[in-house]
Amino acid sequence: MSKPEKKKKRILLKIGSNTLTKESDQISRGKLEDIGRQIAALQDDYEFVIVSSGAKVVAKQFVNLESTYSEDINVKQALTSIGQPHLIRIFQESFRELGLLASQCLLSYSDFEKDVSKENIVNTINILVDNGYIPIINENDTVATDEIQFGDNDKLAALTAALLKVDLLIIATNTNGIYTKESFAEGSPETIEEVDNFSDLKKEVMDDTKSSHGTGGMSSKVIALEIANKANIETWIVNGLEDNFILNTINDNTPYTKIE
Ligand SMILES: Nc1ncnc2c1ncn2[C@@H]1O[C@H](COP(=O)(O)OP(=O)(O)O)[C@@H](O)[C@H]1O
Ligand SMILES: N[C@@H](CCC(=O)OP(=O)(O)O)C(=O)O
Repeated sequence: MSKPEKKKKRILLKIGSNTLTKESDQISRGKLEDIGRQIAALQDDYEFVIVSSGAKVVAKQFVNLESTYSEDINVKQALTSIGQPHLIRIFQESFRELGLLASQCLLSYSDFEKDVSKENIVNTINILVDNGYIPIINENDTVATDEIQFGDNDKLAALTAALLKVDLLIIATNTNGIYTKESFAEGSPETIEEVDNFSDLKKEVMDDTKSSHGTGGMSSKVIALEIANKANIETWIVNGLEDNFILNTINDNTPYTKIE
């Protein structure tokens, strides 16, 4: 009799533009390879769904639409339309080298309010994952402006994690998780490793501080944490700039913020 197949743990990994570019103006193929290598190394025990930003940053490698109207939301939408196919192409090229398959899913917040859409999202993603594809999700910026206007893909990642009932949500950013406000301000950041009270956590976030490509800052991550926590999903905020950040976090070799 053949052994029953072990059920894999499902991880939703959110990658922001800063992680993807390693804080430069160009998408980093090295970072995509780093992520792909880790997914390949973990694939016997874990399956992955990715929420990736970066469409706007990638577009800027190819065009300069925004010179006159850089703050215009419609220009940002046009840029993401130009960049998104390049983003997915670069994912597919980098992952293919490692024997991984990637597909694209574009979602918007309103999709999470309709039962039929929710069911379709879950069914499509399950079929993709069951057939060895890694769905790469981004916001459908042509129809929705929430993300590019107000924050980053953190909330989209949390809503998707809750809908898919994933085992773990990993938000990759450019810090070792959330730091205490005082230590961050003093330039000797100390990570808050375990969180049990969201009101206390909000007090640690510096609203006016964000990274070069970042839009939502740490506040949008705290909102995402709350959404995931209500859905009983464990969430980690980790430093995606580090090589091997997923493996290092799983093996507890690096500081990060964990909310169980
Ligand atoms: N308490 C805090 N701990 C860590 N980072 C913080 C904190 N408060 C504000 N930040 C800022 O939040 C940034 C991360 O958010 P963001 O720039 O939107 O990144 P991403 O593109 O990864 O979503 C950090 O680089 C930092 O400047
Ligand atoms: N969806 C858009 C914008 C999302 C965004 O700014 O997110 P992030 O890079 O996580 O701060 C994009 O892919 O460029």
